Amino acid sequence: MRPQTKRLADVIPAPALVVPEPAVSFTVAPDAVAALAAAPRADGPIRLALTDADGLGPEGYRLEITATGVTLRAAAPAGLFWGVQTLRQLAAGDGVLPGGVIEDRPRFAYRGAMLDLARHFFTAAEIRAHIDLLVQFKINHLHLHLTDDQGWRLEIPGWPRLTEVGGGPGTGCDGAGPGFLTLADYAEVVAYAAERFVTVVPEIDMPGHVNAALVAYPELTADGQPVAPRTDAEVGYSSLVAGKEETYAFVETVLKTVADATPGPYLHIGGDECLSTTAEDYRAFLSRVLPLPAKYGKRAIGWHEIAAADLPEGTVVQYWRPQDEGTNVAAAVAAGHQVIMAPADRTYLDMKYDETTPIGLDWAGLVPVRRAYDWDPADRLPGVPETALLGVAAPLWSETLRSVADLQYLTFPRLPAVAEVSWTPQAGRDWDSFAERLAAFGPRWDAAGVTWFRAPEIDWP
Ligand SMILES: CC1=[NH+][C@H]2[C@@H](O1)O[C@H](CO)[C@@H](O)[C@@H]2O
Repeated sequence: MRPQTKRLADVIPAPALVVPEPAVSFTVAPDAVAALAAAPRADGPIRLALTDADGLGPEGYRLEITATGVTLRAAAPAGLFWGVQTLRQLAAGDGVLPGGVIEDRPRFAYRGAMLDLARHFFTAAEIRAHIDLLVQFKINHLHLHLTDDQGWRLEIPGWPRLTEVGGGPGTGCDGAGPGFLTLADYAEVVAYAAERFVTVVPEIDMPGHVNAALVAYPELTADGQPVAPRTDAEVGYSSLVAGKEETYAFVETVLKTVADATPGPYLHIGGDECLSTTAEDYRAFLSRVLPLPAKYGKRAIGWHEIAAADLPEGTVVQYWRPQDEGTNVAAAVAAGHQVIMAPADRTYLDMKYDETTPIGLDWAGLVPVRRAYDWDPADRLPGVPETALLGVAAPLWSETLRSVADLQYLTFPRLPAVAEVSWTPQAGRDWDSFAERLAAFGPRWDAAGVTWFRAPEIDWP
């Protein structure tokens, strides 16, 4: 049964503390809240103010709505921005803001969405539009999977043939444009994200998932012979050569280029599914490469297989594969490393919703909205408690995507579920409440022209 009147608690992700005022509300002009994002004000009916942190932390905020106006306070601009996202949701439709106080702050610092640009390329404009949708749910990291077997999607000066690979009828890019991000495009995306308090996390996947680089530069292969381009969805057949010095000259140039173009603190070096790399070569490669992000001022992130190697201080391990109980991950935690939780059977947005989903994969099982919601990241892996978690991420791999509509269809309404897992304290989470609040977003996505899946477990208007 959907609520008949708008409630202060009708927000996703659910705020940490909500104190409603009975029968008090304040109505704003339809565009008043959206205008705030462009021009925060310290006066007028909706007042934004930076104040000394009173326990809200770097992203928290205090929102007070009375019959005469709105006051939004935060210790930092990011908190004001997240508070404005809450206001936007509360004002949706009729502009009526239910009276009361919200005090809110995130459970985890890293609330991520990943977009695979390698299997299907999305342009800078399409990425920017996606960021606009992600921030409404307080997602603050966008992980861009820039390279893989099928294509290399970021310009690297001095290595021009990298971005000539990919495309074709399979899982390559089939859109207009060059099919990769120039460094100018990348800078534009990074700047747009930063203005919205989103940190871009670039990934150069190595030593596996590198067929596109080997096609472009045969000198990187073991025998120096060319390899054939691949646009199928197989994994695990390619590898950089740990014993060749050309490998490390290439890798360092790439990582320096990406680090210099990235204001955020992270550089993701992949490390997943290196089925064609011996365990010895894998560790030897990582021992040379994992220190490079720090050399260029960044923290390394890698998929959780990297925990088999010696990890430099500050390296973050991203857990993804449900079949691995993550033994090495617990050891990495014991050695002081942090973890990003992205278990495919909960957070992979490329998993089908159900048997009828026309796109997506199902190797980690079907992931309906409730399965993306009903889990606790701190209770997923033995030896990986809350204190070890940097946060949560929702990867979207694009083997089966052909358009922005496909991207949005798999993202909404599951991303809001992962966003609430990332933001809201476990004690404040409840499926029935989430399902009821989520229903209000169907008409909003329709009005915004967003393609979304009408998940049957939600009582949509
Ligand atoms: C970290 C990781 N590596 C694999 C795995 O996730 O599954 C994805 C599809 O779900 C696939 O695209 C990716 O290459």
